[in-house]
Amino acid sequence: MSKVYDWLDERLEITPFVDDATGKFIPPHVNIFYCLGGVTLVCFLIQFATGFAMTFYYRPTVAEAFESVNYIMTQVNFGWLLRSIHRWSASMMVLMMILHTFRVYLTGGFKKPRELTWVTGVILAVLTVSFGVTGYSLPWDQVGYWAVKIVSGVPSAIPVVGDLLVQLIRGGEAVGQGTLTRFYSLHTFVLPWLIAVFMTMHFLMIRRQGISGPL
Ligand code: HEM
Ligand code: HEM
Repeated sequence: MSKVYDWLDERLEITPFVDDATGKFIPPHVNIFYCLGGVTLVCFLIQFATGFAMTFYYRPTVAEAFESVNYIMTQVNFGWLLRSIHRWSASMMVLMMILHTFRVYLTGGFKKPRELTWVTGVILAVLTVSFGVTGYSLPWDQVGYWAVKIVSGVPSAIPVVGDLLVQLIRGGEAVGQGTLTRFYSLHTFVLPWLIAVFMTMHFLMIRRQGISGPL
């Protein structure tokens, strides 16, 4: 092994971790469809990087949001590329996640003892869609504005607490600055933390149990 490796191993005993990471046996029934979960993760990482880059220029106010997105598209170096990748990869993440769910379902990957992996998966699906819904409204353009108006009104159909829920989501009676602030905070702070927690749980369980067997 290289000198750097030996140097680190003497001090931090990294060999057990390296063996665990590199010595995993991949059974023959694992085919390309078993990559779809990983591809979903890659899409998320792309979202994380491009989204973070855009936070430098995007302004979450009803007066400036649209203009700031316009600025990203026309003035910022490669801003058009960042935003376009963010949009494409958002759709890809949802698509890959759906295909991943099909793979898991069709190969019976959800059966005992993997029920909890499936449950964390369902939570990941809800979080991913929430990313999409909150992100869609951020440019505060016509489609974004009307989308948030419709989506945030849906819980009013719930008896008793419906109207309260709508107010909570909108940050007031009507859709306005309060709503945009909430959606921005959800999109760039709350949801990234939540998804990181549930992805970690998803991956730790998969690592512990190994991939499900052949059909
Ligand atoms: C952000 C979304 C998600 C990510 C990043 C993700 C990631 C992964 C990865 C990397 C694996 C390893 C095997 C593979 O790639 O096929 C996996 C397995 C698994 N996922 Fe997901 N997943 C996500 C969403 C979901 C959803 C929506 C479900 C189901 C509702 C789900 C249920 C499972 C189950 C049960 C396994 C274990 C399958 C087996 O051992 O065969 N995941 N996931
Ligand atoms: C995790 C870190 C993320 C950060 C920091 C972030 C940040 C941002 C920012 C600043 C915007 C406004 C700029 C714009 O409208 O183009 C935006 C828009 C958007 N985001 Fe994200 N984002 C993240 C993750 C995601 C994920 C995981 C998804 C989808 C699954 C997503 C979907 C969207 C969508 C659909 C838009 C609207 C794109 C548009 O039409 O302009 N984002 N995001």
